[in-house]
Amino acid sequence: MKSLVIWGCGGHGREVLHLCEQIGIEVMGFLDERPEYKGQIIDDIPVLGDLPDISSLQEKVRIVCAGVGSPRLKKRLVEKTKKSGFQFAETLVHPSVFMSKRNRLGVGNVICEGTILTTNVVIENFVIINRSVNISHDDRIEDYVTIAPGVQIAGNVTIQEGAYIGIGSSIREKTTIGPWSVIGGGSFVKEDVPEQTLYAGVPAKFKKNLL
Ligand SMILES: CC(=O)SCCNC(=O)CCNC(=O)[C@H](O)C(C)(C)COP(=O)(O)OP(=O)(O)OC[C@H]1O[C@@H](n2cnc3c(N)ncnc32)[C@H](O)[C@@H]1OP(=O)(O)O
Repeated sequence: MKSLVIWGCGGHGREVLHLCEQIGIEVMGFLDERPEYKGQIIDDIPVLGDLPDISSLQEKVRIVCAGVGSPRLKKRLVEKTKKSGFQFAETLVHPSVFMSKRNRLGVGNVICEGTILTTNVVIENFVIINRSVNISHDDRIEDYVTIAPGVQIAGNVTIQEGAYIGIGSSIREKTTIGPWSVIGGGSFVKEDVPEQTLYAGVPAKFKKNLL
């Protein structure tokens, strides 16, 4: 596999670096749009700057866009990376992840330590599944979704594009979380969540529109 460059030198980007170290993939550096970070060494690797700063590396590296947790920022970075002609990294899976051969994974996902995906699960593209998440049979996780640590998802759940599932939440079977919605940490979702809304609490209730 080619060397990787990770978008974002914040906490999640550094956790993705740690994941790469554990699976033995070389990381050449971080990308970050904030100019004040360019040239810094963070967790032993350089912040290389923005995409134009690494144009000479286009044939040598692949880019990890799921180094930032925000689904909207992730989508913007994916579009920018695609436009620049760089190639995306394959999905990165920690060796401790338990997964059936009947699951389907797209490109550019990051799946962290201790996560379980049982059977007939579909993970589309540029999804982050953080540590110790349980994903059950027939779940579908669409593009750009971010799932925080410790989330429990029952069977036949669909999480639509760009949704963010907060830390330690649980999602009841046969429910759908609408596109670009947010579930507050520690919630129990027992009914469908419409698009671009914040639901939170036990049981999770409508809190506000995110339009
Ligand atoms: C390795 C890592 O660190 S990964 C990162 C893990 N972190 C997370 O998963 C973060 C989860 N974040 C949350 O739960 C946050 O509270 C958010 C994102 C939902 C807050 O979003 P905001 O837009 O700031 O919401 P805001 O604070 O305005 O709250 C709106 C309402 O929802 C309520 N609310 C917000 N979060 C929660 C929650 N988790 N549970 C219950 N109610 C909540 C607020 O009390 C408020 O209620 P009110 O209108 O009755 O007063």
